[in-house]
Amino acid sequence: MITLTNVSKTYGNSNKKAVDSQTWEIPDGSITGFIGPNGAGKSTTLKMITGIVTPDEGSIVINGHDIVKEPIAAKKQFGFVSDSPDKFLRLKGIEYLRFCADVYEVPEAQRRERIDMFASRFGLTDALSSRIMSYSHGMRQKLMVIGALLHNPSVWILDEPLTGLDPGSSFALKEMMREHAAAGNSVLFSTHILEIAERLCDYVAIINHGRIVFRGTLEQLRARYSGEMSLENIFLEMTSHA
Ligand SMILES: Nc1ncnc2c1ncn2[C@@H]1O[C@H](COP(=O)(O)OP(=O)(O)OP(=O)(O)O)[C@@H](O)[C@H]1O
Repeated sequence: MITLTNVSKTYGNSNKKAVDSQTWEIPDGSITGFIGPNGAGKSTTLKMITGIVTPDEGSIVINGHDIVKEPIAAKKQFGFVSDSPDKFLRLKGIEYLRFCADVYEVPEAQRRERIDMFASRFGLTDALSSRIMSYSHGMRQKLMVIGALLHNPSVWILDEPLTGLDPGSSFALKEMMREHAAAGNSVLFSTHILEIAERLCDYVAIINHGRIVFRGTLEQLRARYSGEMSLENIFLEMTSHA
């Protein structure tokens, strides 16, 4: 469970808040989709939740641990996949995964079992002995997902995780997200693809100009609008106003 209370962030000398007084939560046992226009503040919010960027105001608590006051305890709670998978390019895939397992102190037997399971589900087993620089974007993305989930964190935080994945891998990751939430854990992911949010999420949070303009179920969202409006039209309506 993640709880944000009155969280704000302004970058440098900007006179505009990138994130503005956000108070909302990501509950256990569910998938929350985070959607909003370009520059709305999604990545900044995710970077604050994961301790990469420090909020100017407010607090973020992950499974009872404040990310600013107890960063190590809070960081042990989650796995984070950033929107850029182009990292550690000189390492072989298996070396990167062993590095992640070492950082998170995953015991030898468990790391082997999890690497084998994830690599098999993503069709990445044969590529693990090659250098990451030889991987396609989608292969790098899948490797980053495996590295983030190796320590079996209860909270998954994924910044546009499905971008660049082929249909089989996209299906596998969505299935894993559903399984993880069904086991009582929380999954938060950002996406620009409304159909994915519509099919996959228990809750959606819509952000515009740094503020959460809606957070609830799709049924609650639709109930606000009359007729048979598509999620796309609702989204456009909600984010076309400042
Ligand atoms: N490092 C930074 N320095 C200064 N301004 C930044 C920085 N990162 C983001 N911003 C600004 O903060 C605002 C929110 O950006 P952010 O990247 O959080 O949006 P986003 O919703 O993730 O966008 P996108 O959908 O395009 O990825 C934008 O106005 C952006 O220009």
